[in-house]
Amino acid sequence: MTKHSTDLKTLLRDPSLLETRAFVAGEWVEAGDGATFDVINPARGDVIARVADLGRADAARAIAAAAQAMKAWAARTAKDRAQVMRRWFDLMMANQDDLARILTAEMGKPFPEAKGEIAYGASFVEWFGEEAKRVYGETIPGHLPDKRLTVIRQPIGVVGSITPWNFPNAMIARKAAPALAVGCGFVARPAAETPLSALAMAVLGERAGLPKGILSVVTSSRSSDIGKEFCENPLVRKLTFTGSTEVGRILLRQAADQVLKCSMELGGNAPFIVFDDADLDAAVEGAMASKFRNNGQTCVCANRIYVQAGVYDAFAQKLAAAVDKLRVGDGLEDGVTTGPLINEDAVEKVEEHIRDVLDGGGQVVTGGERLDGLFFKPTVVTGVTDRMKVATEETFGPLAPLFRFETEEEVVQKANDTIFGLASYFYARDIGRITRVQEALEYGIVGVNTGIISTEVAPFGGVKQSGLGREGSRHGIEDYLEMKYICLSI
Ligand SMILES: NC(=O)C1=CN([C@@H]2O[C@H](COP(=O)(O)OP(=O)(O)OC[C@H]3O[C@@H](n4cnc5c(N)ncnc54)[C@H](OP(=O)(O)O)[C@@H]3O)[C@@H](O)[C@H]2O)C=CC1
Ligand SMILES: O=C(O)[C@H](O)CS(=O)(=O)O
Repeated sequence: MTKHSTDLKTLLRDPSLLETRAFVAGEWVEAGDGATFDVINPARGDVIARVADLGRADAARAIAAAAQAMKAWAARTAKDRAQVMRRWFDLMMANQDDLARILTAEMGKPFPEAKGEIAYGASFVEWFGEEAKRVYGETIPGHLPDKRLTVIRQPIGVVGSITPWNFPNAMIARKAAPALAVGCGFVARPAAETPLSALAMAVLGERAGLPKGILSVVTSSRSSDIGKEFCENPLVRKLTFTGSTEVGRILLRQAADQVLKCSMELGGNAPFIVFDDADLDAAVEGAMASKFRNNGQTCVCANRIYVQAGVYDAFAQKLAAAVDKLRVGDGLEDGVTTGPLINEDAVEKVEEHIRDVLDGGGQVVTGGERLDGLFFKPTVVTGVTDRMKVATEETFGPLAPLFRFETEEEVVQKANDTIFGLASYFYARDIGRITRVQEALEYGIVGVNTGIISTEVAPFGGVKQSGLGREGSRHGIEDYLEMKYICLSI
């Protein structure tokens, strides 16, 4: 891997998008004590920016400003807000390359994949700008002659948002877009690993005409402090989080004291099932897309690959051949398909899962070793059993573990035997089997003969301990609205 420092500003057409100050109450600010934290390029290990390191008082100021700004913003028509959202979408797409370079530099995913994320994030801004114009109410036939009943829906209030490093643009856009479109104030706290994408989004949001104070980006290395402010500040009416189930539990416990409404997009442990009547080449393509997208660092990545006995060896061979074509490297370089992992812990988790498979009698078919820095060779292992860690833990890395199974009943039981329930996938061609399995899988999302399910038009979310609520689609706007029943006596 070429090791040289990342002079990010020289890579940007518009260097003003590389903002390192926080965006609080409509102002670009440093931390009061001048504190900053480093943003590291995981591909090169160099510091690409030093970003303002804010605390709870700054978050409180952002929340107060959002509550104040909401009064006028919510009073504007949905059509008017939609025009601002449309300008924001247009600016994100016009600056797609720069936003993608910033994203690749701070998170590591290859530039083409980062461009895809920018378009994915922007699609939520476009979608919810339009959806806000369709937030309809109801009239209900009165229960008494002198009663006229109506139901209206209003913005829930100030939203606190905590998002992870793996989709530094799209995870914020998927929350900010519905919230802002319906008239809410929004305070974002991005992961400390990847704050630059959020700040660049705020630069463009300001240019698009988002009113002063309605959107803040509170950059901080002290995630738990900001989370506590979101959970304890009475001006916050909604907490939205994407990240691990472990942190989701912490936030839900904290939110309970105020009975704070929460949306939770949490961890997964996606089964990917290949039946013996599957189109094997299509199944390999789907497994590559689902497993190795974002270097395996998504909550919907295939985490357990179950292959029916009759096609197990053929599938393993085809998958290994496809994996060997992946090119690991610096995401800012052309032709790279697979970037670094986000940090040392992530690399050690992949190594731990591989070691555990080998200790249990499994075999490495390809890969299996760490490369330099945070790079890891994409890996396929066989002989994997339910007793191994990878059966119950989210690897969040480029490891494809192949489990062998005999019958449909067996694999559905194994696929559902987890506390998670976010995404699942299977490949088959028999329509009876497809109907039975898609209905039997206990997941919020089922991909049938496809490994990629993510789109702004469909409801994204999990059951069991993978989360609460849905993001995207016409359903995704509901979490940012409150329903009011009006009983008029005439
Ligand atoms: N469902 C999903 O989409 C995702 C799932 N994951 C899962 O989580 C695992 C760990 O990844 P990681 O990024 O560390 O995910 P975390 O859940 O640890 O972090 C997600 C976000 O929450 C913040 N955070 C962490 N602890 C607290 C807290 N006590 N109060 C408030 N905010 C907090 C983090 O900030 P900071 O990083 O600055 O501490 C980050 O912004 C992954 O291996 C994967 O299994 C991770 C990302 C996305
Ligand atoms: O958090 C994630 O991993 C994302 O939600 C996955 S997706 O929406 O980009 O598929």
